[in-house]
Amino acid sequence: MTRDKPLDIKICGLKTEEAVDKAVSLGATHIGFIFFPKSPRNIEPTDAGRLADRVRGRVKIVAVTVNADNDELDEIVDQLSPDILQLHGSESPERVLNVKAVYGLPVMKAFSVREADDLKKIEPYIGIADRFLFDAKPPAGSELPGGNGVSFDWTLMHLLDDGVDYMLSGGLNKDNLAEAIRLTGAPGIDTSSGVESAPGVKDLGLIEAFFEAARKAEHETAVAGRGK
Ligand SMILES: O=C(O)c1ccccc1N[C@@H]1O[C@H](COP(=O)(O)O)[C@@H](O)[C@H]1O
Repeated sequence: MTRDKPLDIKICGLKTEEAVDKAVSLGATHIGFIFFPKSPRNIEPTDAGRLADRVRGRVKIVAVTVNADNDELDEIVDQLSPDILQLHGSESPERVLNVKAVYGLPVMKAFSVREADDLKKIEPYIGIADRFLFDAKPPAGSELPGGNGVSFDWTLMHLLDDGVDYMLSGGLNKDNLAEAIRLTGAPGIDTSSGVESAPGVKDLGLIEAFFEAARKAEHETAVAGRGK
């Protein structure tokens, strides 16, 4: 498999200057802030805006929301000025269109995957969402639609049509990343709990190890592609 673009790497659920600086210095292409009160990664829009200002222009700033209404989005967009809105709830295609029209920002629409049919759910969003994000279904009893540290069967991604742009997420960490990239050839990867020492607590060493694993896997897929 060859890669025509460098791998996009998103580190999500950031709450501290140290973690933002570490992710960006290691070459994150995207950083994400979570606006979901039940999450241990939840952050106030003003705090996210202050953190984003440290690195604005060097990395894409992603606001992660879950079925947010326009009042919520107004505040997030005012305070954070994100580059991308990640809609991680059950937002309909009509709602995605409406959000894009109101805010004039690209939307990355998240889908949870367990089986092949889950991938078909993107069909009504094709040409509407700018990018997709595939995460695992939350475990029973979880209050979080994402950030659960759970993976899905990556071989399912072979069922996706070529040309669908997406980020792979769900339980990615330094130990499983190479296999995930090898099996999917994902154009982008996203992690949140996989670089934490406790829920909501980013670990700078784990962030570093995640990037090391990503660079190694990227190199290996490039070498494998050249051999074909
Ligand atoms: O991280 C959260 O707490 C969260 C809360 C609500 C919606 C999305 C959330 N995170 C997203 O979940 C995926 C996977 O996370 P993980 O690596 O399995 O912990 C990632 O896309 C985050 O953006």
